[in-house]
Amino acid sequence: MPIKRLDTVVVNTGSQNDQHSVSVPPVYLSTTFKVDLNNEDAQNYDYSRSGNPTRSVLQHQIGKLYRVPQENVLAVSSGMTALDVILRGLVLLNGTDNHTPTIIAGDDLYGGTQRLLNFFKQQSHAVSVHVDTSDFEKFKTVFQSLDKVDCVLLESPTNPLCRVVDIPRILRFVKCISPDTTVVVDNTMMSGLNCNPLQLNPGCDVVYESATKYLNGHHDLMGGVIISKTPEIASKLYFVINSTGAGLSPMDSWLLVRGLKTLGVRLYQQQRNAMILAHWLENSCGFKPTRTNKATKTRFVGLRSNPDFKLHKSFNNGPGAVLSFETGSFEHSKRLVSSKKLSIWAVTVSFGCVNSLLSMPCKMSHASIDPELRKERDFPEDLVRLCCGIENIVDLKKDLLAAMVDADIIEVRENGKYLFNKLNKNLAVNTTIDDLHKPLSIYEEFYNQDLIRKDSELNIKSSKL
Ligand SMILES: Cc1ncc(COP(=O)(O)O)c(C=O)c1O
Ligand SMILES: N[C@@H](CCSC[C@H](N)C(=O)O)C(=O)O
Repeated sequence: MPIKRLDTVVVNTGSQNDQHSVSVPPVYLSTTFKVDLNNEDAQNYDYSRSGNPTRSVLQHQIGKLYRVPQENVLAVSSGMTALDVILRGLVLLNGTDNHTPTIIAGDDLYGGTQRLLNFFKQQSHAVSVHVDTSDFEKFKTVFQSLDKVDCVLLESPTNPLCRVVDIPRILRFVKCISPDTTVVVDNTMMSGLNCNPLQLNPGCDVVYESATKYLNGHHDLMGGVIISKTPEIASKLYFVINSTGAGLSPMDSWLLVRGLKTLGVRLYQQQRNAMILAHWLENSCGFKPTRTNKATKTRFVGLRSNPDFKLHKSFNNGPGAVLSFETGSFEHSKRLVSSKKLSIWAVTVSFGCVNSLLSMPCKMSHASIDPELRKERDFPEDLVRLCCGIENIVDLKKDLLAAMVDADIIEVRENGKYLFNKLNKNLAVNTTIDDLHKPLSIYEEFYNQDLIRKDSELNIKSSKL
């Protein structure tokens, strides 16, 4: 049978072996399952903390997305729970009297990830060393300076600065000199549709995603998925989940199976919107460095002007839908995000939703990072993050433009012919409000790639639901 594309397999939930031949898998809310002591081997479930049929359907679907058997997939109650389970199950146990578990992680991290790593550090369970993982030479130097590295935690593009980490190169380096180091990838910014770090050569050991974002896409559940390279790794993680009760609830599992079905179309439209917006912000709104003002910038991996455009494209199938830009002024960014003219862009944290979201990371998603640490890391406090949804791009642009005018950042001249960036003293022709073709042709290039890579090298076992 020909291998099906990823956006097809997530739609199809297969035959449910159900007495009524249902088209949609049911929700099994039961916490207990009757036990037959004469036939214990046939018993798949006894208690929902340990396993639940609806959670199994979800794990099967995620297995198809990452091209691994269902046994390698675990669904948990949030993205942060996923990281917690991974660190407890694979890293913290390595501590001895003579060794403190050591993690290398990036220096542009989601605030909650930083907070969890700090927590483990305070508990003396593990130390985290932070380095700009998008700079391979810096990463290599730090790695080689440490006695033993238990875990490398990678994320690309980074949230919210959109820096590209050369995951394939780091994997080649780490697995060559230290095969026992566990390499974990937080794939939330890309989702399994855009990137599969398990299939790189060599692949990583574990991938996790906050399913709260793209996988579900509707901001009506919290969830996390953990996908392991081998069933042995998965079984260590399962032990933690069963011991602590971190597994995803049946109702949320069911909602996530449903949300996942539209991942392909949602992501396609969200990325298209992000591509167009990023070009418009850079070229028509003047959010790019000028000779006199270097403080403004549009950050997006789908921009050709991004020096890592090619690198990102070399191991991802799309640019994602998160972009950020610096206005050059904290006060003006705050005015923009507080503008009452915003009627489509919702000022909320998170991303990956069908609705478009606008935020100021230093005040919102990344507020849990100590301001001193943000300063040390040159975190731009004026950064505005845009997480594109599926709305019509013309409406999205108009809504944002109204707020930028209200915030005194942009002045519309000659009846919309020119947009003048007042902070950057940059006058640009407003060419792209209706002209969608240029960015789209670049966007299509991403999608000319085959979404399925190296499938022939994988041993995809058929797994039971
Ligand atoms: C990149 C990234 N990883 C992990 C998480 C944590 O996921 P959750 O909120 O589902 O716990 C988030 C955001 O919350 C995130 O942005
Ligand atoms: N108050 C929350 C903030 C969640 S941020 C969610 C998401 N990862 C994002 O980047 O927007 C917290 O304390 O974690």
